Amino acid sequence: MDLYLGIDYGTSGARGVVIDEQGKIQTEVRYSGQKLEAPHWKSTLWSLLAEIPEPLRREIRAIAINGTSSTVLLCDGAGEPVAAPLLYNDGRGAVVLEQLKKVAPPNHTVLSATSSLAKLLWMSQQSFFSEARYFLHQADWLAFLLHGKLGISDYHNALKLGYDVEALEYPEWLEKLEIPIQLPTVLAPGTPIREIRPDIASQFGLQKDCLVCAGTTDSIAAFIASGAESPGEAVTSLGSTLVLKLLSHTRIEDARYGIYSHRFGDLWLTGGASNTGGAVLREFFNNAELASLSQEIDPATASNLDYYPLLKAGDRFPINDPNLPPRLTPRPAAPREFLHGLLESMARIEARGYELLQNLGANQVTRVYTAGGGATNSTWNAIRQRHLKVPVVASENTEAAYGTALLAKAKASNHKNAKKFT
Ligand SMILES: Nc1ncnc2c1ncn2[C@@H]1O[C@H](COP(=O)(O)OP(=O)(O)O)[C@@H](O)[C@H]1O
Ligand SMILES: O=C(CO)[C@H](O)[C@H](O)COP(=O)(O)O
Repeated sequence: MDLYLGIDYGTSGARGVVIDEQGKIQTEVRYSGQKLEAPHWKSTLWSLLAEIPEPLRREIRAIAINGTSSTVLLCDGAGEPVAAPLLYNDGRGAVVLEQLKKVAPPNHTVLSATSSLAKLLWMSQQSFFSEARYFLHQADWLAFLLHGKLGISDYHNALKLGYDVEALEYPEWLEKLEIPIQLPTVLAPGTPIREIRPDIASQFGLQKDCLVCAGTTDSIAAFIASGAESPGEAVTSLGSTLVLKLLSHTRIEDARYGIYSHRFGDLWLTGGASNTGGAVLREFFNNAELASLSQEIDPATASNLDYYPLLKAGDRFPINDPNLPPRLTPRPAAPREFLHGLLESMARIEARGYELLQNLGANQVTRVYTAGGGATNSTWNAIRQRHLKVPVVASENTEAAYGTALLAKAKASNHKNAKKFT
């Protein structure tokens, strides 16, 4: 039996899903630590592999990994990080935005404090930069641990670095920054890179010719897992953050709102990612409270509380402002009312996001699939449907790791009906 492993590094955890040729899940494994901090990325990868039952491990034909988009790091010639990675929502790049504006085209995706290029430029001005040889995304580095070749990425992860996903090359304007670093060679997501390192294969009982494939981002993996496939279909990821993806014939880029488009087959995955979302809910409620209090809320009645729920100042989409202050007052005494206000406000932000995408020329939204930890919340889904005015449905599979396993299968399998996602 040929099996395919997808690994998802999200904001708060990591999961692995093994599927067969028919896309049927054979096993799921997860890292259930408190928080997935960078020093634990490597050990988490080994734990996930070790947790897959041995007989299944022997049948894995290809592996792909997705990471949080725009989580980046510098490493030396041996692949050792030279400094702590900068996470997707790290806004330190704000100080180099003026410099970037002088070289990047107006309204380009990189013109955001959290873009990968803003982070690279900021890093290039730090003392540790002299030790660095490669710039990689989280997913690139994790895949490197498996295949051993440095300097490889995919065009989903590389979008926010400024890679031209239409021409499939780095644009000339990027060279004007003169950053002395090896930028990754960019492949189509899912492309087999190399066979797994022999020592890793023997340590985990994997096949010697198990392929490690180019990865993708966590939200695109969630889109692939959802079952959405027609223009007008969208996927909202209700994870730690709130991420919108709308499949469209038209490409849309507008850094004013943090809107950008990923290449997706012959179509475009338009969208944006907000810092609001489950991480803010987690700040006030645990999962059990979220589930029980939500049941007490009447989703047909709108809450008048108008929040902009953020953990700290700064959002990326639909308002791209690194200084945007959180708005979490007035706070009612009843936790149920407070939660209602949070869910209602996030639904308003989501609806505003889709409205902007459509106003800027994306296909009209016909249906919204939902992925991520918040997808199980039927109250929230009903509130969202009231705002979105289109059917809000559960994704076929809500695990990003499942989408990444499909990606590995699509390119590595000889299966005649293998889908091409990218
Ligand atoms: N019943 C619920 N209602 C709303 N949100 C929930 C519920 N249960 C969990 N969550 C949220 O889901 C988030 C985790 O989702 P997950 O997809 O695992 O996130 P990540 O983006 O970190 O991978 C948490 O931040 C939590 O607030
Ligand atoms: O907020 C995030 C972290 O979980 C998302 O990964 C992200 O920013 C979405 O980016 P992309 O559209 O490139 O997948």
